[in-house]
Amino acid sequence: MRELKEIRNDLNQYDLQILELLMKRFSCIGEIIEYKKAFGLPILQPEQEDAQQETLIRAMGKHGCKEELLGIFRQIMEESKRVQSRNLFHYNIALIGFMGSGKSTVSKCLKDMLAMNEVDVDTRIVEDQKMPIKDIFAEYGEEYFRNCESSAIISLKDCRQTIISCGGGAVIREENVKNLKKNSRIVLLTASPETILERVKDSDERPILNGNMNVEYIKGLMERRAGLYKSAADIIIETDGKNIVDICEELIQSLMKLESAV
Ligand SMILES: Nc1ncnc2c1ncn2[C@@H]1O[C@H](COP(=O)(O)OP(=O)(O)OP(=O)(O)O)[C@@H](O)[C@H]1O
Ligand SMILES: O=C(O)C1=C[C@@H](O)[C@@H](O)[C@H](O)C1
Ligand SMILES: [Mg+2]
Repeated sequence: MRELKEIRNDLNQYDLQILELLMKRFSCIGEIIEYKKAFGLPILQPEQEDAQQETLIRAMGKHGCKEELLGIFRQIMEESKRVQSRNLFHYNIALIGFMGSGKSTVSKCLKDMLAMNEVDVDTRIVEDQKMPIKDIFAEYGEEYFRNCESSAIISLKDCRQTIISCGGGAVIREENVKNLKKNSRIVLLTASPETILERVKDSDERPILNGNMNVEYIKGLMERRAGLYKSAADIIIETDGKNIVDICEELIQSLMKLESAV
């Protein structure tokens, strides 16, 4: 039997080799981003991830620690995505837009695709106040809710690498937009009043729409807010008839174009 010291020495050597390879792997990520940018290829290629995983599973054969090894590689992929996102975006991505434009849904998808952090401002308010938004409106009124919203946005000032999903009315107060702009690019999601109605009609969680669940009201409020949304936005993504993954990819491409134009 080998001496413990000798075996531990081997382990240390293997760790150093793994570290060296991981550092090489991370530097490939930078090269891949440059290549994708140069040839206008999509940044997110889930099919590529699946193919990589298949190759690894085949190479593992019948190894006794297959699950654990796969877990390590999943983590490597996740961290690689984080490196890629840091490379691409040195700011937060704040999503604004009318109720039902898809901010919360797109934000969660972006978080997974880019391995970034995520904060949903409405959810943060609900957690802080320990009651649903419609109860906050009913008990304390809209002004109180807007104060909670402004405080929640201020509390994000030290967030980095974060997708921020705002409430639909965040742009009403100029100070909110100013605070978001300090460390975020602002992305406006849009959809037609008909699409919005279709998406939100079965929910009673949006007090502004309760009792006003019709195209005319949505269209009117959308028009009254349109100037605020547009003037706050760095980029605009139309979402009608598009699926969430396509919206996320379009959003990433538009942000990259914006960066290369600055
Ligand atoms: N592109 C889309 N295609 C189909 N359904 C969508 C799309 N985007 C969002 N939805 C659906 O619309 C509903 C509202 O979406 P979501 O909650 O993300 O909107 P929101 O912009 O966050 O609204 P709010 O301002 O009220 O927070 C959800 O049921 C969601 O699944
Ligand atoms: O557009 C709005 O005014 C609102 C949108 C939701 O996200 C919530 O923030 C709340 O229901 C108010
Ligand atoms: Mg939302």
